[in-house]
Amino acid sequence: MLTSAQYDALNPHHHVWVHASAGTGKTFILIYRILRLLLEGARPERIIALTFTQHAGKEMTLRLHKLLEDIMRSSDTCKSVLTMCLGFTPNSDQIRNAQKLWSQILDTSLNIQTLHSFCQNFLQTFSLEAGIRGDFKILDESQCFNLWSQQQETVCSHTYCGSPELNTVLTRLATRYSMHHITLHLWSLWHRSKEVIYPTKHFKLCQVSPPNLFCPEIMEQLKKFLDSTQLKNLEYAWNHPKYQAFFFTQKGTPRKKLLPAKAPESLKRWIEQAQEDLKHTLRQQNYMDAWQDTEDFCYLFSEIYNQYHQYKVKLGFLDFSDLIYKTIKLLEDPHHMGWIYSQLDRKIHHLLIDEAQDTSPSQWKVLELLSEVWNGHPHKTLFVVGDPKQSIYGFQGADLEQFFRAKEVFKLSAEHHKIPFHTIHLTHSFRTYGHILNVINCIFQNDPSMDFKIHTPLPHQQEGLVELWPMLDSGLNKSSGTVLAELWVKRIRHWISQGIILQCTGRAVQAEDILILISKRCSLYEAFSKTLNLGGFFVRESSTITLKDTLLAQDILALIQWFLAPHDNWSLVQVLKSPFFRVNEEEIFSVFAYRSTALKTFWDCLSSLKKKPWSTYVEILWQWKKMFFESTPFQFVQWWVYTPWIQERYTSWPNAIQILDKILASLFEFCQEQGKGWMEWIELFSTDFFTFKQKTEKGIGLLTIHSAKGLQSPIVIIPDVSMEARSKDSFMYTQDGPWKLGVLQEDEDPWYKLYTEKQAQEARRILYVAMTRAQERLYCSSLKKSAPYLDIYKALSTLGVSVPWDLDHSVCESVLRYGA
Ligand SMILES: Nc1ncnc2c1ncn2[C@@H]1O[C@H](COP(=O)(O)OP(=O)(O)OP(=O)(O)O)[C@@H](O)[C@H]1O
Repeated sequence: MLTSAQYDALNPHHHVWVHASAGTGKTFILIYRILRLLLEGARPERIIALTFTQHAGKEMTLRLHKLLEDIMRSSDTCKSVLTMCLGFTPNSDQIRNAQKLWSQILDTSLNIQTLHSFCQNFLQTFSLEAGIRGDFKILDESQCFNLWSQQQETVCSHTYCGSPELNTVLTRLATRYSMHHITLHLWSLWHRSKEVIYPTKHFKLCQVSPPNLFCPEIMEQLKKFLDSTQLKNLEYAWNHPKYQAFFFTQKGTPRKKLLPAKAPESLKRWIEQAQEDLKHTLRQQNYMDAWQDTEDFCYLFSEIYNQYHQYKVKLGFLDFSDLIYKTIKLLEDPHHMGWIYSQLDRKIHHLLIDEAQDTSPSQWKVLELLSEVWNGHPHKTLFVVGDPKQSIYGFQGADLEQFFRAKEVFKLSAEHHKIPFHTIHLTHSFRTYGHILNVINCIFQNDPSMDFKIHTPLPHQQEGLVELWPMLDSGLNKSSGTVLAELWVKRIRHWISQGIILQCTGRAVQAEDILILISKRCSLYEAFSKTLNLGGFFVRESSTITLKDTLLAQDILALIQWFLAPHDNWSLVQVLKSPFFRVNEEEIFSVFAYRSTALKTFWDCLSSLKKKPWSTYVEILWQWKKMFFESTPFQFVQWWVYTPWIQERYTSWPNAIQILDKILASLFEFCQEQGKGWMEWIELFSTDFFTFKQKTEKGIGLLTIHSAKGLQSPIVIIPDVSMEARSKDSFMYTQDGPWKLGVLQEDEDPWYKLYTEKQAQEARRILYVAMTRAQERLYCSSLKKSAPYLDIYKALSTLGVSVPWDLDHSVCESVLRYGA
């Protein structure tokens, strides 16, 4: 059954903008909207659905295929699905037509994709108009980073012919930052290069007045007084760089009681005045530093960016932001607009946008330009679904203000063309049980930044449970993260051993029902990963692995290095010790024992052995070596992977299939390019260039909150509710351009205030996303008495009861529990 709001959202003749709270069926409704459009006669290839990630796109395609397949297979299912989304009982023709949809979408592919993939296809179609190579390749983020690092190294090297100003900038930055930090800050600018700053533009920040130096008379008085009182530990007071530490606390607040009570009143007043002056001076100084650092970073950034850009163009690469930026340029190009829009007009009839709250300003720009295709056309529709409360990708440029602004733009345009535009709020959660929703309502309903509507559970849904643990004793000698992880593992074991029944699944708790959510990869995350593993639990993690760090890849690299340099004894030893041959140290030494002056290398020694298994190993290695020199890199690895010797052995490696796939894919790409061989591949391979996502399906879920977006689980544990926004930014972005963070931290600065407020609001939304993943049971604890902890505490003190902590009798405090 659909709720009435869900039903309205399916109307295929209206533009619809859906604000959907978590678990209210965003994805569900998007799939049914596509079905409704297809039932209405829309051609599948003219429906474009844009998802936030490729994974979400694949998931949605699978779900839609499944729905259409179910409809095709059973007339009863078809009838009930159609009755639900049409709002009336379908006739036999309608049922027959609906059952044909399955074969129709098999013939013509559906366009469910990310905005980046859409732009990629668009630029490939109009490559001539865009002035780019039609066979351009895409650089993913890790590839961009590697390319960027190479160019940074070039620009910062002595041999680079830069301007004298570049040398001054580099010297200045090098005295203030380590190379590692310079890289991080430049990389942070790179992320925003197309959103906020345009690399060739050099920002001028407002001029600040030079700092007032500290009043010398006061220092003289102070020195005299300190001499007379012999307070030697305060001697550094007149040492200029220590002003700050002497007069201010680490947090920057003026220190109280700087002088003993017996100090003369006049000196006390001087001190107060000095603090006041110094505060002002430091503020000015901070502005100057921030200004200088920002200028320097922007200067260096543009220099590296130019190199990076030229390299990309030369090799025919585009990065993700190029896809967006070039699409905008082309859609705005007056020479080609007419032709391009006439083509798009035929191709796009219905546009659906998922997770719209995480769209960045430049992505909105693409969508707004595309919406020209609809203007004034009564049969074309726009469907946007998003939840402002779940906007947690600020670090990728997502901007919530743009979500509301874009809505107004689309609405005005629809009204102008007299096309109905409906805003729909979905608040009925199909996922989360009532008690959890009550706590969520309590915590967020009065937050003006949340655009919050009260969440309601399904009418006959169970109540569920929310539990908040007491704060841990801070005097523990183990790390508090480890202690917390051990307590949670104990608790999980208790649930599983007691066979606690879950209402939403109707069976006893299993490891797969549990999801542990941590705000970012930090020591707490590692503590949970380790403790769960030690406790014998499989852990479902989503982690990115760098290829060169895996043992299998290292062993393959050793093999290739030995082929290329047969005198390299150590590579051969590594190959023999690897799971390809499993030779142990003693056996290796026994081979070396055969060494004579005639046998120079380890390979010579090995080849001289006539006994098994050595003779077999030599034969195999000969065969591999022969093939290595007779084929291209890709052909060799493809052949080698399927040799029976390797097939029998590699399955025992963790992630073997993904690693070999990745190596093959990279070699395939490599072999496409003229003049590239093993040496170039090894060079690239030795960097962090190749990464892959580890996939595991069994066990307890341990995820960062960002990677759990869109997921749900019967039991959710949030071990540390004190959230932080996941900011990669080293700069805050103002109307005038970027400002270096870290130097400028004045609460009075309006931009800084705005920045910190935005960070705090995003942290609230991250908490919301985490809490709304739970279906039936939500468990929270915290490592510090943060504002979110107090919010949950307050909500549960009102709604729940305090019960003794049954887990560890050494802890006297009690647990707050709401629900049975
Ligand atoms: N009308 C409905 N009838 C039955 N089940 C529904 C209905 N609408 C949604 N659901 C179910 O509710 C659950 C949550 O739906 P969905 O994942 O689409 O929510 P969502 O709004 O996308 O969540 P999130 O905001 O967390 O991404 C799913 O199991 C979905 O199948």
